[in-house]
Amino acid sequence: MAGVFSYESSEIDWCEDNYRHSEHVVESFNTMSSFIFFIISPIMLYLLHPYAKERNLAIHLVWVMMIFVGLFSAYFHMTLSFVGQMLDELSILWVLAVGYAVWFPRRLFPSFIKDRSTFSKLVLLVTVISSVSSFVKPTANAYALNCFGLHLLYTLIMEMKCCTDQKALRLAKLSVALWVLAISCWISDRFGCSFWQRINFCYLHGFWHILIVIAVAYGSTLIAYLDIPYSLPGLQFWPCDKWAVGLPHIVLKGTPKTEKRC
Ligand SMILES: CCCCCCCC/C=C\CCCCCCCC(=O)N[C@@H](CO)[C@H](O)/C=C/CCCCCCCCCCCCC
Ligand SMILES: [Ca+2]
Ligand SMILES: [Zn+2]
Repeated sequence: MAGVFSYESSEIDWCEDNYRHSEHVVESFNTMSSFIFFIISPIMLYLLHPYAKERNLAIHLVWVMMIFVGLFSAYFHMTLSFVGQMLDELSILWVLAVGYAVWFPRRLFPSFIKDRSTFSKLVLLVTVISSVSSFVKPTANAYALNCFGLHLLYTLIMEMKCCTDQKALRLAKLSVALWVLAISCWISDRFGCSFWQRINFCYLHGFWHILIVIAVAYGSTLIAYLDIPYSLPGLQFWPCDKWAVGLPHIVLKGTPKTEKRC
């Protein structure tokens, strides 16, 4: 039993050299880069607060849980233990589940589902079953999670197809570009390690952590922008709107309306 907590008990080992900077931390850069979750998540909780107050405070769960994703990710890379791997992967699965439950477009619900509460119960059931099955073949979990990521992307592209709002389209393109860059780093670290070791640059998994958290920040603001029932929501960048760099957020302006943006 103690074996599952022990260092390097996970079957996964990322490209970064082990114990390069400390005898207590297996992968230093991957561990340090997980701290980006602790920086971005509170900022996103703050930036999304006006929208969550308007819609549903449960929306905050996504970014609260992202703090735990960062915590478990840091623990996993620090130890490369089996428990660390499972905590890292299960926390991602549950944050995806909350995202689907609160944001998945109503018109894409399966036909036998009438309301969001029934849909959320279905998501809960699928997540519990997936959590149990994740112990059957732990090495396959990360690929299964990326499939959920792909489905999310497909849903987003379908939603944007009939959208003419230029601000929303720009944000969607940026989110997808960040996701493509992030997943390229993840795949390259997984399958191209010998090349990266030859040129002594084994940090791509750490870059994945940074890029994916920013992609989720852009993606969740886009969903909020499309979802908010206001006639003229503004889209600004924090901390500097003039340069259009930083984290995007919506500014509630205009009159409340019932219809969606796109
Ligand atoms: C309509 C639904 C809305 C859903 C909202 C989105 C909720 C956030 C979802 C995922 C959070 C991503 C967390 C990143 C994990 C970092 C930890 C990590 O690196 N773990 C690895 C091991 O260290 C592990 O191998 C990673 C496995 C792959 C995880 C794939 C997650 C899917 C990400 C989907 C992101 C969509 C971005 C949207 C932009 C268009
Ligand atoms: Ca390693
Ligand atoms: Zn990681």
